[in-house]
Amino acid sequence: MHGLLESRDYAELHSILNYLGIAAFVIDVEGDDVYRLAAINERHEQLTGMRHADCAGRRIDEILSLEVAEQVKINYRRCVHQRAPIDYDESLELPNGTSYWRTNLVPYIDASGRVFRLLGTSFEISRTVHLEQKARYQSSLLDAYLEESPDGILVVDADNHIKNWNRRFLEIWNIPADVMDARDGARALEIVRAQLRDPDEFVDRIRELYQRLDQEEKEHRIRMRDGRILERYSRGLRDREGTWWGRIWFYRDITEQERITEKLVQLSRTDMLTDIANRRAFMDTLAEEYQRARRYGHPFTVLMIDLDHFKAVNDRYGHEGGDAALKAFSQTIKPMLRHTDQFARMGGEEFALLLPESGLDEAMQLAERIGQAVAAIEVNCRRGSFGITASIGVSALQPQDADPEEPLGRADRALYTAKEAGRNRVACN
Ligand SMILES: Nc1nc2c(ncn2[C@@H]2O[C@H](COP(=O)(O)OP(=O)(O)OP(=O)(O)O)[C@@H](O)[C@H]2O)c(=O)[nH]1
Repeated sequence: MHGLLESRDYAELHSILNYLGIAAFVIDVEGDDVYRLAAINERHEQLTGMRHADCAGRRIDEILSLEVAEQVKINYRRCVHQRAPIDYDESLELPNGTSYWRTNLVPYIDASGRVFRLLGTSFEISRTVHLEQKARYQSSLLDAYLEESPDGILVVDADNHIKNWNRRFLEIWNIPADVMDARDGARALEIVRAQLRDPDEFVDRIRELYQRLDQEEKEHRIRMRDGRILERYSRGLRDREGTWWGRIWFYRDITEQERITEKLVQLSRTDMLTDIANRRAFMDTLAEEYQRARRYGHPFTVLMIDLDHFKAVNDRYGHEGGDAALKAFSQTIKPMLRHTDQFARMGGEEFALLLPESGLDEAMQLAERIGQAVAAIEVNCRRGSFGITASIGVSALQPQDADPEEPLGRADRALYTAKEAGRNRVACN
């Protein structure tokens, strides 16, 4: 059998090439611009859809589109001029998408030194190219996410070395960019520690998470010395094959959100007119105090206070006069109380007072003083000035009480008794 170099028989070349496991083709060089396809093997036929029988002996320009022919001829010419093997990547538009190839061209040189033939072998690199494209896409996605994220983001590798971070991370933690550029984790942690209310807790927690990449963290609160509150989310980075690559940390400044939430909670528990607690806040505190009193065997008392003849006040001085009376009443009582007492407007002209750690005697004394203080109030409004009085019912927690409603109910009944007895007085039950 002739060697590949010598054979001029396209059929023979075809059968020799078929022994090769990869796509192969032979080009006869007839001039700087004239390249004739001598043979392609079966693998090449399968991959390109071209057929040796149709193409063998024909010029490249006749087989390929003008554009593709010019493209391949650039590489052929390069190989001929260099008189040495060359590699190049090319893409092919096939019915099921673009495929990518790495081709190796080997020149065959005759005795006079002229390149008369090229042997090309190609293997597909579509998978590699697609992976590269995917990696580029994912990296651009990550860059965009890092840059635009409202969260401060830090990524560390499995050895806890700094890998990525974003601008927001530097802003939140006041870390100079050069510290991160130098990947100086120790210095960065020092800067972070100095800003924390509880640096030891912070460091213990991140050490624990560094050791346990499988642990996730959600909504972990971090309090800063300057009053800011951060929320941290963190999780290990694991690929689909199960390899752990490190950990990603998200830091979110929730100071403003917390402030608004706190304000809303406070509003939902405050009576707008008198600016004292409302029924909901009172009932919550009463339930808490009931549990505490039960656990530690401590006493508490409840007072129900109702302004007398309030309908008459409204009728005579209008709603504005009534409101002024409610405000004056609240303002008068508030300074008479301890910090731990809960004073609330239960609705209308009805108020409640919870006195933790107080027995009945103490509560009765306070109730009497409240009654006197109310009777001394002079309410001023546009329609004139007037005085008010209040009736008060008092009750202490009893050992047999099964829930916090019981002393409250008794205080309410005592209030009814005080009203029945002529108002402007205190009764207990
Ligand atoms: N101005 C004003 N009046 C209110 C408010 N809430 C309830 N009231 C009025 O308070 C009055 C309560 O009247 P009643 O429950 O009949 O009791 P009272 O007139 O105080 O009589 P006694 O409690 O029996 O002494 C009603 O006229 C209500 O309209 C409020 O927020 N502002």
